[in-house]
Amino acid sequence: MSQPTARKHTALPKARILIEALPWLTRHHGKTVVIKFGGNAMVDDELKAAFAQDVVFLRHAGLRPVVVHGGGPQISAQLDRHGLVSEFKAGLRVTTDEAMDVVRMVLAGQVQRELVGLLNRHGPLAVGMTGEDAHLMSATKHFAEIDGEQVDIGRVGQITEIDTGAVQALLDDGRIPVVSSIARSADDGHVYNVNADTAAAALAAALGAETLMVLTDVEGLYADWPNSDEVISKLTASELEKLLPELASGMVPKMEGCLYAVRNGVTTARVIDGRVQHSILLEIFTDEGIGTMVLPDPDNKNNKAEGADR
Ligand SMILES: Nc1ncnc2c1ncn2[C@@H]1O[C@H](COP(=O)(O)OP(=O)(O)O)[C@@H](O)[C@H]1O
Ligand SMILES: CC(=O)N[C@@H](CCC(=O)OP(=O)(O)O)C(=O)O
Repeated sequence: MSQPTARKHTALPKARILIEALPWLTRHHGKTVVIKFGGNAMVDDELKAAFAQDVVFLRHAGLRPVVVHGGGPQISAQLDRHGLVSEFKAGLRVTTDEAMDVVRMVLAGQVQRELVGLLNRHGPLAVGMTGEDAHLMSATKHFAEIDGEQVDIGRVGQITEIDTGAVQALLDDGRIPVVSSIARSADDGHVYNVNADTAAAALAAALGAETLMVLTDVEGLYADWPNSDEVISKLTASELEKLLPELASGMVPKMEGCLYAVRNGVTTARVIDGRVQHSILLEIFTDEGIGTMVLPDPDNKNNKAEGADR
């Protein structure tokens, strides 16, 4: 006779989790979420499979997820196999013509294929593309600014234009676009290596996404890195702008991207720990949230577009 009561008690926490998700499910329904999956967050097969489950969950919960992936460590490993060195200037890979072939091969032929495969274990959902496809991303050659000087870092591109047509059509068709951060220049016809954080932020803004979510290998933005591991849980665009000059390495394009996104119509940009299994679901569907959240300025004074309540 005690069986039904015991079952009731064990089922309750599960029901609570689902109920906690209800307002978030309502709020995010139909909204576009751009998720940047960093190469450093692709730690092991289990985590990658959990990432795919989360993205498919979002899609079945009525959101419109778009994945932009990185692959920095994977590119460095492949360059190494080819006897080519990896050098970074101002956080960006110095990309020779020879290295560009490797970058394209690793991002579009290896990392993107793996993610598409993992997502499609759950159904015919994911479609891979690079910025070259359907003119998704056009770029021009980018020069790094170091100590006030413009430095040539090879085939590194900055995005000049985004044509969201193909991505919107895929989303309307219920698919999950998986985008590699490579773009072609209409001027010189070359393909360029674009930092994946920058590409994700630009795409989120162009799509009018509600959320940009950046998965990386730290808990969020640390206030005083590397001296302390205190995570800044929330900050406005203006607060972030003041912090930018103090940031180092990989965090620079990430936080610049978050700033760009919230200043260009994205409601929130979040940096979360991709090493935590199901971090996407925890961030989107629970009350606590994890990581760092960047919000537009309350009065929208520096924002190009209204960011709130979209
Ligand atoms: N203030 C900061 N807070 C957190 N991480 C920081 C900070 N400044 C620099 N970093 C570094 O940035 C790294 C994340 O960037 P990156 O290595 O490019 O990751 P990803 O491959 O996910 O894009 C962290 O592992 C950390 O070493
Ligand atoms: C220009 C530039 O630096 N491009 C990056 C593109 C991949 C990337 O951004 O990957 P993560 O997000 O894993 O760092 C690179 O070549 O490493």
